[in-house]
Amino acid sequence: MDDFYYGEGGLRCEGVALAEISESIGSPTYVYSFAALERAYRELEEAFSGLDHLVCYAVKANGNLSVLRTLASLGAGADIVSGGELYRAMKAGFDPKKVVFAGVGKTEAEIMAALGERILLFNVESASELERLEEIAGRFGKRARVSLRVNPDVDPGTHAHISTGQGESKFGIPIDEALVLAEKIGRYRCVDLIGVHQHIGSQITKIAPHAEAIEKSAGLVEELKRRGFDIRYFNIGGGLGIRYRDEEVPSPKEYIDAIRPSLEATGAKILCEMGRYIAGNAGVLLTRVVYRKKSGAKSFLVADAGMNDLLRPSLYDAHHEVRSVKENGSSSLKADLVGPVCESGDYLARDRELPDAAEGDLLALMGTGAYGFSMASNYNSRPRAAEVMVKGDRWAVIREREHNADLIKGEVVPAFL
Ligand SMILES: Cc1ncc(COP(=O)(O)O)c(C=O)c1O
Ligand SMILES: N[C@@H](CCCC[NH3+])C(=O)O
Repeated sequence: MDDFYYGEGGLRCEGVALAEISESIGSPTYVYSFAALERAYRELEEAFSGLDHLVCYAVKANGNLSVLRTLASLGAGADIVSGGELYRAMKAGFDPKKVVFAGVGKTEAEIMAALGERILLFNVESASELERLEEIAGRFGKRARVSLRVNPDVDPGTHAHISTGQGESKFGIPIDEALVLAEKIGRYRCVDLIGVHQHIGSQITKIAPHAEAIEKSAGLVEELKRRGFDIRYFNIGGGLGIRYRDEEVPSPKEYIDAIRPSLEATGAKILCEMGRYIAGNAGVLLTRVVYRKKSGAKSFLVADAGMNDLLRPSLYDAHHEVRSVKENGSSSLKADLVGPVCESGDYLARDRELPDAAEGDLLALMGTGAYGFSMASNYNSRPRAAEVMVKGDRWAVIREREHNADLIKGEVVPAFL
């Protein structure tokens, strides 16, 4: 995380001391680095050089409008999974011709909105969805461009909750069934089959599962072409892992070089939809220690951020490095960093050597730019954190901290109560 480093005033993001941000707007606060977003995107772009390609950004990783605007301005496409993400992507200025829409449960309203924007591709996940698409497109006099999302049945070697390409997964269509479905599409009037899509999971730290899946799916592209389908796009999904702790992760170049022959053999334009790789190490969560607590032999640092702000540790037992904002290499304390939420699973770091922070000290949870704020909730009626973007020595609030009034927005107490 080159854009977060110790210098004047403690831990900094680019040209700004994180303490300055927190002193001004409080905590918990997510802080994102423009330079880190740009660097990760450009690394992906360069890895694909020589191939006809489009790097799409998976909006689900971090959908803040300013993050999206940054990527849209760099030329990225967008991978969306809901009408809400389509709305965000359009507001942020993505070119609809660079938008791909995945997800097993697209509703009629979502399909209509995406057809209305003339997005590039629907990544279709079932025979029923295809039928629905044909019917809706027909009703509104539109044509739908379609990729079949296949399930290559490969173990990605990642956490079970974020594996999507194995035999029993709800995602995608088995490759043999995709061939049968393709023949059926040939008879549809409003649907054009022009792509194959796959995505086998997230935080994948080895090349081998990607390579195995891509070889299988590329085989389908070639078979469909042999059968006369005009397959112009091969979407290899996202999933490239990042270093949270000490994982050895392939660089985008190593990854693409390893699969380049399979990609080239398809003759198709290559799409990818990376979320974590682009946003993960571009963000930190600032949180203040509210209390120190000892319970028997165990020590706790109680923070003002909890599982509602950052769910990954509770949900996946995910590891995020905890740094003192004040100083590098301060003395350490074996403790749990926990939040104020009334759940015993509410922790940000468990049984770890943590900075020996005093009450009032600021900590940074590293690598929280992806699936951090985007998975936050109001559980325990906790207003969601503020978000900040840093660019050079400038910074701005890109999402205001929620207030108590936001918690009850839209709630109505009917007259009969
Ligand atoms: C269909 C699809 N595409 C892209 C992504 C982005 O994945 P990642 O953030 O691991 O790159 C996901 C999430 O796993 C996904 O479900
Ligand atoms: N939310 C997950 C990633 C899921 C990706 C969505 N398909 C995480 O935080 O790691």
